[in-house]
Amino acid sequence: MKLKVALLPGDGIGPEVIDEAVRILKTIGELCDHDFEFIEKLIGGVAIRDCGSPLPVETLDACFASDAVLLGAVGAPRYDDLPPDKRPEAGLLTLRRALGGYANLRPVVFYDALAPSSPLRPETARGADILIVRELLGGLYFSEPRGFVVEAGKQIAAYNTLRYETYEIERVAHIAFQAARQRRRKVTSVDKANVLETSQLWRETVTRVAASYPEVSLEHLYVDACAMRLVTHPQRFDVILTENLFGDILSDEAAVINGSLGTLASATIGGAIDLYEPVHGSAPDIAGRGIANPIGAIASAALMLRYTAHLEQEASDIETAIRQVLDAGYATPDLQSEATRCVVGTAEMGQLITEALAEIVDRRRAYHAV
Ligand SMILES: NC(=O)c1ccc[n+]([C@@H]2O[C@H](COP(=O)([O-])OP(=O)(O)OC[C@H]3O[C@@H](n4cnc5c(N)ncnc54)[C@H](O)[C@@H]3O)[C@@H](O)[C@H]2O)c1
Ligand SMILES: CC(C)[C@H](C(=O)O)[C@@H](O)C(=O)O
Ligand SMILES: [Mg+2]
Repeated sequence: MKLKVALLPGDGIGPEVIDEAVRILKTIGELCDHDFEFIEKLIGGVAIRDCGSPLPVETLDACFASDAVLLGAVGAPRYDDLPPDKRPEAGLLTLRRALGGYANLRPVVFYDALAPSSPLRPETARGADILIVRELLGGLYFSEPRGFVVEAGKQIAAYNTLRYETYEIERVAHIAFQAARQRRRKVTSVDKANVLETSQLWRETVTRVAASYPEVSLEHLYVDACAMRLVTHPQRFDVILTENLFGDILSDEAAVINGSLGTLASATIGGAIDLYEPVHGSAPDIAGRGIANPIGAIASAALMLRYTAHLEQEASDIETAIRQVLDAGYATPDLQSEATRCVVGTAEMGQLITEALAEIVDRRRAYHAV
């Protein structure tokens, strides 16, 4: 299998965690005889610094010349006072829109070994297995008009628009129902239909799409109630389907199930080129110290093998390797608890997962050789 991957490490801990994802991909490539080719480009604050733009043309060209994009994170405190369209984050949003992926899949899987790191009681968190399907190209993030109102040189107001076209809701809803068909066959559609017209359209449209999937049950939940139930009853959810901003917020909240945002991965599909990125940001508070958790980035690489390369065995081997290393009691500082036997840094965690992966692949080879 040949796969060309554009690497965009970005800012803060982005390069640290992407290094480990690449280490895993190279290892699985060698072990299973796949030809993975990498091309690295700038995005975010480092791209503003070196090229004057958060998404240089050269970066976008490299993405379009690749089969998939693997991104670390963007954002740095020194750019925080810039207007939205000049910030590092604008590079990521422009990239998402250009690549065209509208369905952002964010799996949240509870790891038994992490029960002590979760602020939730073990009996509440255990067994939680949720797929958040976040609409990624519409809503408040992209709708026009938007801007500041300036009078006499002073900003007196600001506004954004929340707009959804029916087709935008339909296409992401299909992805959610198709995913639910392969899982526990339940979709929870999350909106604010008691207040917002866009949510009323969302609810009507999702209900209509559901008719094509009679084997999948559909429930509607208001976003405020969903936020509460995510932490009181996470096991009740299978697929959560929601709009852009609600999905952004709910996915960070869902990270508490495992105890760290550093574990969550994402895949963005439906466009010209698929985009993979951990859910977390550039974490300026820990950047440069070699302690960031690389699991979200490594698990994003696994999703890339599953969705873009259709290498299901390799993807699930990486996921098994992550689980085994956690079960053995290793943890990065964000996951540290009384159950941790050994606290490790980013590179050590990546190395341990790589070693576990090599053993898993060898064991299966030996088994099939008998
Ligand atoms: N996809 C992205 O590129 C992305 C996502 C979210 C935030 N951001 C940007 O990142 C910057 C920082 O934002 P923030 O602090 O609100 O969110 P963040 O996700 O960077 O960090 C939130 C908290 O989680 C911790 N954390 C995050 N990832 C971790 C990891 N892998 N290992 C260990 N701990 C981890 C951080 O140390 C911090 O305490 C901002 O500029 C923001 O816009 C980018
Ligand atoms: C950095 C930011 C633009 C981004 C988003 O809001 O989509 C991030 O928070 C995420 O969750 O991927
Ligand atoms: Mg976010």
